[in-house]
Amino acid sequence: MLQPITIHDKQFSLYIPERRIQHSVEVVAARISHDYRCKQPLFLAVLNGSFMFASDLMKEMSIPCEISFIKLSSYADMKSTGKVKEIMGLNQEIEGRHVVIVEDIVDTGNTIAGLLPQLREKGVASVEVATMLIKPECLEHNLSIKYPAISVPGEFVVGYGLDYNGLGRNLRDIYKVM
Ligand SMILES: O=P(O)(O)OC[C@H]1O[C@H](OP(=O)(O)OP(=O)(O)O)[C@H](O)[C@@H]1O
Ligand SMILES: Nc1nc2[nH]cnc2c(=O)[nH]1
Repeated sequence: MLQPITIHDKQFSLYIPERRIQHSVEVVAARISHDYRCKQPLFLAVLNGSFMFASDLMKEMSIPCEISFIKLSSYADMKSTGKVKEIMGLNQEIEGRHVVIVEDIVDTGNTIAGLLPQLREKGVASVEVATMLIKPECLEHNLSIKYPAISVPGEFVVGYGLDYNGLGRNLRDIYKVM
């Protein structure tokens, strides 16, 4: 077995290797490229965690598309505070646009459940969600996540943009807590 890695006070084992991540990104990008072929989608990537997925997803898109980055934060340490935050940094006109929210992970769904009504209020033509990871057993909202790349169980994960108290975002693979 591969050696675990240590981040702060916790050990993590390899969970999803880079090549599986890249393959899943290609599959999601192909689906979105097909579904939005006449729509010039606007990706709204939720910082910080989505930066790596957003970058790889954009590189695999085969149709004209735009991207903008927004900031929200609801997590401290390893537990959800459950609070919904307002959108910061949205300097793009989104009325009438076909928006695809880009996330690194949908866990409880609090972030997406808080974001969707705010975007609809701004008059988007449509809004869907693309996420690298989804934890179906942790979802606390009735959400339809159209473009999930990989489903994972409830354990805490790091890597590929996801952090544990600031560290681990640079890892090319995804690791789970031991
Ligand atoms: O479905 P939920 O339970 O709402 O969890 C998902 C959210 O948690 C993480 O963000 P976080 O607030 O940790 O900020 P970060 O992206 O800057 O790490 C992740 O990037 C999602 O936005
Ligand atoms: N790093 C990290 N952030 C999260 N945000 C919501 N769930 C998770 C998780 O499993 N890992």
